[in-house]
Amino acid sequence: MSPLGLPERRRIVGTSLKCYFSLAQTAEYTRAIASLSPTASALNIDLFFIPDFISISPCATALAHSSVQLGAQDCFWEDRGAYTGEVSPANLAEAGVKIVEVGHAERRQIFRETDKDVALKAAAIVKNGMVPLVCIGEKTHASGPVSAAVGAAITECKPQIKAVMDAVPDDAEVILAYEPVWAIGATQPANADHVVAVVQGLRGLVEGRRGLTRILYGGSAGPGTFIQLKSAVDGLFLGRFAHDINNLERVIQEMGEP
Ligand SMILES: O=C(CO)COP(=O)(O)O
Repeated sequence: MSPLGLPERRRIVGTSLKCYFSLAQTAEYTRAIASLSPTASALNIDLFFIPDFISISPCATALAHSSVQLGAQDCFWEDRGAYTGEVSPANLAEAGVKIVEVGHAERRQIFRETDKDVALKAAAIVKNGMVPLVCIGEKTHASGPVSAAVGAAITECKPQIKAVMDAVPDDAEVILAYEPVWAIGATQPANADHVVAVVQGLRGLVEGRRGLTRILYGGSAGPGTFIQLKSAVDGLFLGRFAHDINNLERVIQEMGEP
């Protein structure tokens, strides 16, 4: 808790492997990420790791003696029932998952997930004692003056955030990952001025919540990104550029700097 009685916002960094790695590659990567956990802990940084569903149980075992928080890339909103092919949030919690990602741009785009779906999932995640990592972001980068693009991005993110915040208790911990859709899978992250201004605007939307609300940036992030964004964001959500574990180590070191 901060001196004002608000939950402390520790910096946080993590990566999702999406669907990129084989099981064997994931197992090797898990060992590497576990070896970074003492550094992250010493620097007071939360480190999370989100493998594919099939790897969750072996990863839970491999990470049991580390401080790495295990994540899942999605889940269903019901715990039990006739929902063929879905993944129960209760089972994720039972497997040792602490953070569940919802609403990633790829799920919204390819699998047609709506804000309502994302909100139902976030509520189920909280109910099962885990933290929702909610991905939000605008689809296109509006042309014209910087302030217009910032305003358009905040306007597009607002209902994405509201749907979730209306569905979870006010004191629930939530992580928001601001990931402009146009910056995912790109060669470089979104322009720092844009991200800083948007995240400042998003913070205004969650001001006054009792639950810890951290905001990360994601979208082609890597070494050098946090330094440019640190006045606004609580950390980074990495994709491809964390596949080289040395990059993740560099990011952790950069985040440990004051
Ligand atoms: O979508 C992302 C993280 O969720 C970011 O992926 P990339 O860093 O590969 O663009």
